[in-house]
Amino acid sequence: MKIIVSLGGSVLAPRDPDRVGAHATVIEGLAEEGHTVGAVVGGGTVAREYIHTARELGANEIELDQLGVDTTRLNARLLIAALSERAATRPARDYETAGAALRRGEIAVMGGVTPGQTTDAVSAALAEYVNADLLVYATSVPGVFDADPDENPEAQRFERLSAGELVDVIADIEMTAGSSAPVDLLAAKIIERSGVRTVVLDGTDPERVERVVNTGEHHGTDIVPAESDEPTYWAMND
Ligand SMILES: Nc1ncnc2c1ncn2[C@@H]1O[C@H](COP(=O)(O)OP(=O)(O)OP(=O)(O)O)[C@@H](O)[C@H]1O
Ligand SMILES: O=c1ccn([C@@H]2O[C@H](COP(=O)(O)O)[C@@H](O)[C@H]2O)c(=O)[nH]1
Repeated sequence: MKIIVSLGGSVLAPRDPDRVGAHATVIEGLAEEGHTVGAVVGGGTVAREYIHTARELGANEIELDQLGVDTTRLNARLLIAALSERAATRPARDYETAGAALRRGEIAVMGGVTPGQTTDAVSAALAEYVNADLLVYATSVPGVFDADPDENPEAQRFERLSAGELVDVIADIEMTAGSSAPVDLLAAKIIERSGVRTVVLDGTDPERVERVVNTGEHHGTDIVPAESDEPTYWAMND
């Protein structure tokens, strides 16, 4: 199977070598089992700290996004440091380079690419570019909710959502540099057009990523193609 894993920066936890190592072990294990694996790493708290400071200093949103991109690439280098020689030696800066690495049987690693988006969109675009079978968003919350679960304890998780419905759920989330969303708007639109099978889950425990790849089981949110006749319904929090 061809898999793209989107690892949120807060999930990678760059200040915790054990956590970075655990994510690398899972990604490498999947590659050893014969899967083709690409990883896209987010900026997390470190990116937000830089963005916050630079905003105070008067930087504009594009400059802030560039800071974010640089931080995601630093985090991507951390993941590469924890991976074996099977991984490409540096974060790919474009989809062709990442795709070529995957064709050579390497684990491709990316961070951000360009201002105005997040690594969620990079992950969706890479998944579309390489015709991935599965796109996993390993994020800091257990899926997509009907409201921000960090703000609203009554928020309910969607067990299944069409890509179009996902666009509606996240449409009102601000898109300033460093903003938080389970999946960003551009990513949702790319998922909608590509129809790639997508799962959003709590990736703080890397074994959840392994489980969804190997068994299909997860407690997150399935993003299904718009034309699916699968029922879409609400699920209570586990
Ligand atoms: N409807 C929603 N459903 C789920 N999470 C939401 C929703 N709206 C806002 N959020 C916020 O999105 C956050 C998850 O995205 P966030 O970008 O912070 O983390 P990430 O995916 O781990 O990436 P990174 O840490 O690299 O930015 C949650 O902490 C939550 O507060
Ligand atoms: O392609 C990209 C990727 C990221 N950014 C900026 O970096 C931050 C942090 O990235 P996350 O994926 O949210 O962790 C993001 O908010 C953007 O400001 C970008 O501009 N382009």
